[in-house]
Amino acid sequence: MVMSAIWSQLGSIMASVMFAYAMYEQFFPPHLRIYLRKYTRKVSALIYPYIQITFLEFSGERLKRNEAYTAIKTYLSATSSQRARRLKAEVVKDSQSPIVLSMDDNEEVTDEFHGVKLWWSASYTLPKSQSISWFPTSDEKRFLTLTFHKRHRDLITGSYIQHVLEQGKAIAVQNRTLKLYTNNPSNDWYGYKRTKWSHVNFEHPSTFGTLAMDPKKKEEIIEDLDNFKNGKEYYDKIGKAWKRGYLLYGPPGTGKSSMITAMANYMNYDVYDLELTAVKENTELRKLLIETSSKSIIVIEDIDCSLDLTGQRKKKEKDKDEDDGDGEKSKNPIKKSEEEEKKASKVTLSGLLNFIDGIWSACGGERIIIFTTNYLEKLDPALIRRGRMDKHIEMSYCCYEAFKVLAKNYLDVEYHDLFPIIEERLGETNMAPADVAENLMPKSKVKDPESRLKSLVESLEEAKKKAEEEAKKQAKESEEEELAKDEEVKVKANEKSAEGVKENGTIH
Ligand SMILES: Nc1ncnc2c1ncn2[C@@H]1O[C@H](COP(=O)(O)OP(=O)(O)OP(=O)(O)O)[C@@H](O)[C@H]1O
Ligand SMILES: [Mg+2]
Repeated sequence: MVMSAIWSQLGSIMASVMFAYAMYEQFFPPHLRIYLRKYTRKVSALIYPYIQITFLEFSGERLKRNEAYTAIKTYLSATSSQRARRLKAEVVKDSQSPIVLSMDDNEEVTDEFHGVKLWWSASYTLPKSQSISWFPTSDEKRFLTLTFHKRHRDLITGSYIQHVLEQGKAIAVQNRTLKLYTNNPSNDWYGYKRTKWSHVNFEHPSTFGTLAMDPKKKEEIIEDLDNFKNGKEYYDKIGKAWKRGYLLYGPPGTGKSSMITAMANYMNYDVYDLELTAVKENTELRKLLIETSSKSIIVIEDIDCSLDLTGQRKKKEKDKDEDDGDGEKSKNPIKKSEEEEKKASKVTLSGLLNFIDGIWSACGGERIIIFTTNYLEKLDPALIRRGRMDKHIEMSYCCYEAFKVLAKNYLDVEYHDLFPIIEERLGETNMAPADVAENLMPKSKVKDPESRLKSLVESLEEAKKKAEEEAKKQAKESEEEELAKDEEVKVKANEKSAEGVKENGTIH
């Protein structure tokens, strides 16, 4: 009886409230509403001790996505959102996981910071009037609201928000997929769809774990990378731009490109594969550099083939010689091969040096520059001096330690009776890890590990035989050359003595 009376009373109260609200919405003058709202807020602030901060999804004039909103959302997705009852699943571009879960609209989660409890909620508002816009936008205005007690104001506005933003950005970096960029020819830089770099997702499985090389050397490289990653303060202290250059050199198939991908995966950096031959001038090189992001690896593969950098120096010397010989030429700077030069890339050694450690290279920071080459001796010393290419890494032929890594990766074998023979053979001949790996790959006929190891031993023996034959051939050739030279000397000596006899004869 009592219960039904309460319900009926509650019902009539609700009806009156709704009636009052409807009256207010319909008849209360809008300009007075502002005042009413202002005063109700003031009154409620006296009894309601909580502060709210709102983070809008879009801010600014051009509907730019608010970075803080994105960072907070990422932070909440990774931390407290999982505790929400209603979650929203989204496919986020450039993220590693197929879907990202975040809290649904009108849902609230709690977070704690230094023992202080706070609340995050996600909501949206719909605009009352529709407007026509050139920019197609979603009508909903989403925002996140942070609520906390007013006595923690300094802590929250000071350090908590900073903490959330930093964490959110760090998590986003962790979760993103890496990208592999390549430079477009400068003709594509302007007009519709202009871009200097094109990219694809970088999904290469090579890591330091799969890289076959001397473990000590590998450890040293990893340590060097770690020091670089955590070295911002150190670089600031010594007044050096936060970048590091690596020169990878060694014969073909020794893992230089694999090392680059391992580094990118380890550091979680994007890769910019710079094709120097598509760059026409030094200024273009600079523009490309400015457009690279931080936390990236800029790679120039086969630097000795990319440009005739050493040649340009030689050519200059040649020009100088010509100038010395012919005074008129020095007055006339127009050279015969001007047409040819126009077509070719005009990137010079000094342009490249500037690219690596000029003033522009400092902008952005946290960059690694890698050059690879098969022929170290072909490069200009200025290009590879320490400070530009800080660390020179030699990728050499397959040693026993490197073979063990390959055997583990390719065959899942830690030890086999054939290992000592392979160790011996590897010591006797030079075989690139790429060739060793090829022998360990499963083939249609040879499937079990033992046969694959046997095929490797055979290949090693064959390579040894070939090398020996080659050495013999070369020795024979050089012997013949020596003999030919001796013969020439003898003939000349005979000719001279014959001439001497003739001269003596005429005097007599
Ligand atoms: N050290 C290594 N560890 C693991 N795999 C390797 C190694 N070296 C080569 N390989 C294998 O051989 C293939 C070719 O190697 P990679 O392209 O890295 O050689 P490279 O030194 O860059 O050769 P190049 O000088 O011709 O560019 C790789 O795909 C990889 O499978
Ligand atoms: Mg390579």
